Amino acid sequence: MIIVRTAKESDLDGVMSLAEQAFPGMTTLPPERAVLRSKLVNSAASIEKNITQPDDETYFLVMHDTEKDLIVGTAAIIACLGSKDEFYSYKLNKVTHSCKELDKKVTFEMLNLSNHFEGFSEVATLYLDQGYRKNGNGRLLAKTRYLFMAQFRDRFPESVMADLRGYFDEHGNSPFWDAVGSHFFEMSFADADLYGAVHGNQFIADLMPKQPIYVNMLPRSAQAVIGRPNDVGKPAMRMLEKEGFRWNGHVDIFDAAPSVDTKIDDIRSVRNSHLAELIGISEFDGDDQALIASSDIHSFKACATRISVEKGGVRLPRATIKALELELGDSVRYLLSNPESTS
Ligand SMILES: CC(C)(COP(=O)(O)OP(=O)(O)OC[C@H]1O[C@@H](n2cnc3c(N)ncnc32)[C@H](O)[C@@H]1OP(=O)(O)O)[C@@H](O)C(=O)NCCC(=O)NCCSC(=O)CCC(=O)O
Repeated sequence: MIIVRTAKESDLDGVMSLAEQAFPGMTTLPPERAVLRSKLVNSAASIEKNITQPDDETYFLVMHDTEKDLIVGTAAIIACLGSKDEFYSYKLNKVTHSCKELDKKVTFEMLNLSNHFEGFSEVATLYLDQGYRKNGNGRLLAKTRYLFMAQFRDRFPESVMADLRGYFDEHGNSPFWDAVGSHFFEMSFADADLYGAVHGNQFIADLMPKQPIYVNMLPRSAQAVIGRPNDVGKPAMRMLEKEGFRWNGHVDIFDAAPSVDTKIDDIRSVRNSHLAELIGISEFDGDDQALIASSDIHSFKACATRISVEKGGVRLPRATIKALELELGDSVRYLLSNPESTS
């Protein structure tokens, strides 16, 4: 069975081999054991924390093939950006200059360094083993985070963002990095990305130019990738858009990838998910399809399942109940694959 659950420190080997497969370009999943271990430890500690207001918590989820006992995917939620260190983006703005004497008006674009996303949650680290990119696993992995946010709503602020992977060419070069960041950091794109993932982002604050950048002064190859996701990031972008995330002109300062955002309560899977009591076992094949998650943060697990939604609660197949370690009377959060089918 394929389940998604909160990660444990003992998942480190599995997460490390996924990070090695994903490198480069997944900033929040660097192939560095110490960094990954601290992510897993922080996640477990975040779950134990009594939260009055979202702070520097992170929640790290893994996809587990329970039959093969393999970790095959990762996904994370950072509760509140900027609570530990600064979070930088560029905001693409339009500026108009006009000259009466020449009767000329020019409109051009500028990139302004911004801390706009501080105080937002971030969904990140979405990575699925190549061999498991099928059967809706990617959807389960991504959406489990929204079920988690809906279930533990007080742990998150009003808004959420996501950074896509930016464009780089077949040699791993980012035209935006080459035109902008490389002049200030004297590192390759991959090295700077890894350095940030390991040491945090203070070096960006220290070294990045503080003045706005005129887009039309950049080489055309760099202009062309502002707000352009990498081809391998298109499925992730598509899933975010379907949830209601939109691009509002913010881009990643390294590779100019689009940063998209929305309000947590407006996320489609948050809005359409329901809490219900598990009232019994369902034996029928004609039920609806759904994603289902347990409601206790200490044993949080989710999977795809058949479900029978009734007035007093829901019925689930035995295998689902076993996989999520549920008992009759437990609360579960479900998201129907076709919400129109709810009565
Ligand atoms: C992102 C995932 C996990 C998605 O898994 P799958 O590839 O199996 O997903 P999928 O079901 O095949 O596709 C998801 C949706 O994208 C559509 N889709 C697929 N390929 C597409 C393409 N080339 N262009 C446009 N849309 C495309 C599918 O039709 C489907 O939409 P329909 O449902 O409409 O049919 C995987 O691709 C992956 O691990 N990619 C490499 C790592 C990566 O780029 N991760 C994102 C980093 S950015 C990040 O982590 C922040 C974002 C985030 O956390 O959410």
